[in-house]
Amino acid sequence: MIQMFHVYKAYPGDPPVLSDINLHVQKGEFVFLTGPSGAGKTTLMKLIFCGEKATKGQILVGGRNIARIRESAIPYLRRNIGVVFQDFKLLPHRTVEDNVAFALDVLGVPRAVARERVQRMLKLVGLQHKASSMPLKLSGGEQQRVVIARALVNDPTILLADEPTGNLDPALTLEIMDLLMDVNARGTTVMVATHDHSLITRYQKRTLRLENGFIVSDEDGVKAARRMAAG
Ligand SMILES: Nc1ncnc2c1ncn2[C@@H]1O[C@H](COP(=O)(O)OP(=O)(O)OP(=O)(O)O)[C@@H](O)[C@H]1O
Repeated sequence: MIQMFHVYKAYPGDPPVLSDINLHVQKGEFVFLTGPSGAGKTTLMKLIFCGEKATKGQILVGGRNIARIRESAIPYLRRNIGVVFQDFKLLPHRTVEDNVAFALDVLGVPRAVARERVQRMLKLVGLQHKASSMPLKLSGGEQQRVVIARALVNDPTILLADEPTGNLDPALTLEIMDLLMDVNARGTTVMVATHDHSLITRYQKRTLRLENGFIVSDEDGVKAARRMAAG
């Protein structure tokens, strides 16, 4: 589903923030991406949805080589990728329903079809009763569930989530993580960047660790959880 071959990324004028990244994520996998602040986690995920362009190397997403993708083809790639990033905030003056429907409006999906899909997504995240609410009237966990519903409304094959539980208390963190596990169980490939070692210990999923732009370990869930538990 996602393959990287000898990928490098340098922002203009700086040394590489990602170096010789080789990675293969299978369809339907759940992968944690961890590592210290500044290690390159966000950058790696941005490469997957063409939010940034690799400086060198090949990236295949769903079999398609995105290193050479035309600018005009990027929106088509993004239809298959749901994104939960801090940069993509909810629109504060639109209802929950409108926020989730926004991506479908942009694609010109007929209103009745869009309405049905939005309802299905809000039900999936347990917020159908909040459809008419304004985002700022919701709790942090509810807002994050709206963001996830919005990311999933196109039925993407891949979901990328950058610190999706970053600002949440422990109970809401588990609520959001359980939701992401559900999404993965329904067949979506999920990648989650996190600093939170307790999540890796608890959920026991494949874990990639980045340090200074290099993948320094790639472990299955059991091994990764043992390493984290050992500190
Ligand atoms: N748009 C940009 N222009 C220049 N440098 C950038 C840009 N975005 C990120 N960087 C730099 O790239 C490095 C990796 O950043 P990135 O955000 O990918 O790391 P991260 O592992 O996600 O960090 P955090 O856990 O703090 O979010 C950092 O040194 C950062 O300053």
